Amino acid sequence: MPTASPLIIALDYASLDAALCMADRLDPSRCRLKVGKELFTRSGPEVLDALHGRGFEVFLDLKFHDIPTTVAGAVQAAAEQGVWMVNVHASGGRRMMEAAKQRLVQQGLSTHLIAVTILTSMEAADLAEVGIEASPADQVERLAALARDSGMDGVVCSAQEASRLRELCGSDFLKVTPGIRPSFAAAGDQRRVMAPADAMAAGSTHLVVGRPVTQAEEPMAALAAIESELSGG
Ligand SMILES: O=C(O)c1cc(=O)[nH]c(=O)n1[C@@H]1O[C@H](COP(=O)(O)O)[C@@H](O)[C@H]1O
Repeated sequence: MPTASPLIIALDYASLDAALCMADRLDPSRCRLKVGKELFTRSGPEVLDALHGRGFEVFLDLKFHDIPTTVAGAVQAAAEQGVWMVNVHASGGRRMMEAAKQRLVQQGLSTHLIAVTILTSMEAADLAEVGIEASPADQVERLAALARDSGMDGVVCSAQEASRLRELCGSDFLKVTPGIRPSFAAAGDQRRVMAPADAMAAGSTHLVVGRPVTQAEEPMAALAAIESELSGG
């Protein structure tokens, strides 16, 4: 039975053992899990089987960004392994996103396909350095509209941009927001952050939370504290 929780816990670990150790302390009825570049590069698809076997739905966060055919193949490979969600970079452009979506449709695969807009670790000065003069908010809007028009099911964005994107793209368009910091956690390297309840009120559909849960002494207690913040407790 898939969870109704909006919480996606980021398993940012350097080994399969460490990741599974954390997964075994979490409950698949209360969160989904995200597997990112470091863990997947070390463990390969074995981690997906291990997490699926434990009853978790998995967001495979490899942020594909390449020529259209290559990305379409990578997205198909991810979806065939049964992941719940996979992502690409919206800055890869319309043809890349359309090719990825088309491949899933052709193959009858129902994995959610979303696009990263502007990373939550980036602010205006970082964009300027790579030649983008727009503000992060404007650039996120531009990329979200492009992602929607290219057939994406949603975007990864900061919760600070979620309400504007709800107006622009509607509430069914997924808004997966990292940079979530519950009242008990430090911002760390994140720049565009928001508290869980504020992020949901702003229009996030899913919240990606890493270190506030995975580095807590009691991860399930941290998750329960976030659930309580979400329910207004
Ligand atoms: O795609 C992502 O998940 C992502 C996009 C983004 O813009 N910012 C961002 O932090 N993330 C991921 O979200 C997670 C955030 O982890 P914490 O900062 O520890 O909560 C990490 O796994 C990041 O890779």
